[in-house]
Amino acid sequence: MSERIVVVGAALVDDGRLLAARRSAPVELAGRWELPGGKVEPGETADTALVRELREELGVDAEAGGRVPGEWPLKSPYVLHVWTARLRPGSAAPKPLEDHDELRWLGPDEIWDVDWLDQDVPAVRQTLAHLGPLGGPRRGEAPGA
Ligand SMILES: Nc1nc2c([nH]c(=O)n2[C@H]2C[C@H](O)[C@@H](COP(=O)(O)OP(=O)(O)OP(=O)(O)O)O2)c(=O)[nH]1
Repeated sequence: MSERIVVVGAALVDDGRLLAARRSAPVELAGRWELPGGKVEPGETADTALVRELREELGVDAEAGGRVPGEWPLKSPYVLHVWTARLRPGSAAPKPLEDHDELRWLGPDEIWDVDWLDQDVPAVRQTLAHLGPLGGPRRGEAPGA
């Protein structure tokens, strides 16, 4: 049976907006948008991998929240898992340091304005369903209500 390797993608939410990152490589993925993240290394937990990848790729100090239920197949042997994440207080703003050439914070009405990788579309859809209105309480609804 072939081994599968988990790629963790971050649903990094700040101020009610979701961060999308445009890949600069490899050529077959360049120009398409994804959730920043990367491969979980052997012996590493998914949340540790996520924090490491966000530091390397974006230069931010982030913390993982919880996993979005689901798993999406990528090019074999990779599968995509998504975790919610947020910036820790005092974190730098994200910059496209590695693997990406542009970043966008997408508000609720802008989520589908970018050309997500095909395989990310169901993952982003599920992430939005999981988060509700981008991580915050519904308008007019008390937190925790
Ligand atoms: N990070 C990330 N990778 C994705 C997504 N969707 C998708 O197909 N991929 C693919 C692109 C890559 O083939 C693979 C993850 O590669 P990566 O380049 O982000 O991971 P990495 O930083 O650990 O890679 P490496 O350069 O160290 O080998 O998964 C996504 O939403 N986020």
